[in-house]
Amino acid sequence: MNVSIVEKINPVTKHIDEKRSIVYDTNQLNLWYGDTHALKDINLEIEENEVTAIIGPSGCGKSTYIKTLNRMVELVPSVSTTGTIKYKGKNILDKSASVEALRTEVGMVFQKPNPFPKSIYENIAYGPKIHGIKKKAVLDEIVEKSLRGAAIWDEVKDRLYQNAHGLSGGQQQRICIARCLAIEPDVILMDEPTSALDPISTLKIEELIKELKQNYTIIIVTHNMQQAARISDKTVFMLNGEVVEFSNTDQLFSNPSDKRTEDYITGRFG
Ligand SMILES: Nc1ncnc2c1ncn2[C@@H]1O[C@H](COP(=O)(O)OP(=O)(O)OP(=O)(O)O)[C@@H](O)[C@H]1O
Repeated sequence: MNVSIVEKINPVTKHIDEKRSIVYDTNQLNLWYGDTHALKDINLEIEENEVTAIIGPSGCGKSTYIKTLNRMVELVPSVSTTGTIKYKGKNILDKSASVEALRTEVGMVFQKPNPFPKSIYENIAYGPKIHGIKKKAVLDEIVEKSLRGAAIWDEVKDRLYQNAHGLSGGQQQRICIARCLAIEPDVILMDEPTSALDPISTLKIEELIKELKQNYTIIIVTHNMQQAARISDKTVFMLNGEVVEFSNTDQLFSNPSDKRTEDYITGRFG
């Protein structure tokens, strides 16, 4: 058994130095979809074991930015970029960088829960199996730890071999988070993970995010400013493809330094 997953999913808090390390360092990032200039001169440092929320009005580039962090954005054929995004010191936009290696460290959870049409067990065991883990006992352990880590074990432990599509939307989203944990990522990207969920499921995911940040770096796009204020340490406010403000969440919401941030958070536009 690879012990790291046990360490990560059990709440054994890492010893964090006063100065956290930078996980993602984005420098002068520009991105175009054909002629559409979607990201403009983005400079951001994302620190480990923090929740960083990205907010801003529709079309400002939030999803585009988060999808550059695991290079999913490249699935759009017309995309071109300039600048760099260093993940743990290496530029992931460099053509020689391995997408596969990146995605073993960076998991993603999407807006709409998207479990595979397979059993709950198979959903979680799928990633580890692809990475060569075959022993049933090891897979069993990973499945349990991952489901516990995603705060859904008690709800599904007696129905592990039933189809995941039979679960509620909120449960399916936690299965997707468990599936992410099973590949032992360091970073979890979340693109509006609660926007399709009811308030109680939303609260459960928010509580989970607060727990997970002890062991993972989390970057979350959200339309919900209250959510950003509740769960994040840092907040990025984007507008028209630019980062207008990036600061501690408390500060951004209580004392924004840019008039445009103030206008947005007080509901004057967006
Ligand atoms: N696949 C694509 N092809 C062309 N243009 C795109 C594509 N995806 C996004 N865009 C454009 O890039 C800009 C940023 O879009 P993006 O989806 O990143 O914004 P967003 O802030 O996530 O919006 P929303 O909150 O509505 O999801 C928009 O002008 C959008 O129209």
